[in-house]
Amino acid sequence: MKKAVFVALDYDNQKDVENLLQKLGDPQETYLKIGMELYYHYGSNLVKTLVEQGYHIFLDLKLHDIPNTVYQAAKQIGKLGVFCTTVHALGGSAMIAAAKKGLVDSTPKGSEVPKLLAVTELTSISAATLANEQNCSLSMAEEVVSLAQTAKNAGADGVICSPLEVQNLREIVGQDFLYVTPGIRLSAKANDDQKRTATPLKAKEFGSSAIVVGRPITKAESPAQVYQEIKKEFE
Ligand SMILES: O=C(O)c1cc(=O)[nH]c(=O)n1[C@@H]1O[C@H](COP(=O)(O)O)[C@@H](O)[C@H]1O
Repeated sequence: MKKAVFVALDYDNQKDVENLLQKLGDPQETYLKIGMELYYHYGSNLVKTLVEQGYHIFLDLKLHDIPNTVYQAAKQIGKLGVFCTTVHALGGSAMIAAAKKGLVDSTPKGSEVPKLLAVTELTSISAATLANEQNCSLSMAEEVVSLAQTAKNAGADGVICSPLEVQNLREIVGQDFLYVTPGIRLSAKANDDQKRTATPLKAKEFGSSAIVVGRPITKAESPAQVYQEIKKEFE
């Protein structure tokens, strides 16, 4: 997988999406993430439109349900031509395997099966929240490794984690797995709701396979300029 910068299109309307895309350049070279906000409004039509325009689409719906429900949902996603999609690793190995099977079963012959990424611990979760609210006795690093191992054994192609965990994951879970990292911030002053963050350069040094960037680009005064700077720093 190319060391891509996925722009998280966390907008509530298509006009804002179109305005941004006009500034980002060649669709074939552009990686976009569509999450719940846009998907719940525009559904799969917007996904299909952007795929047809040549964009690489990361459809982030974070499936988390019983295996049969996730299998059926993944079968719908497999038809869309997206580049990758997500489930929550906490759903367990049977659910992750069901998602993978759904994607494989529904992807048209000759097309590439979307990569399945399992979300480990959200980058908005701190070590204190992991301990106090999830009552997890493992450290953040150990918990993320454990979820990543489950995901890999169940057939996922990679995980979503914070850049801070990637070095350790590469050593323990392996190099032959994708480590896609949100929680990217250009300065520690603007963390918003993110708790485990790093700059694009640090993410690159830690070994992230790809990064996901939303507000640092979408809320910038010159989104296209910030996007190009992040790309240069990471790729
Ligand atoms: O699955 C994700 O993409 C995701 C997982 C995670 O642990 N943390 C996380 O921030 N994300 C997504 O990555 C994007 C980050 O957005 P910003 O914080 O605005 O850069 C959002 O669309 C989140 O939904």
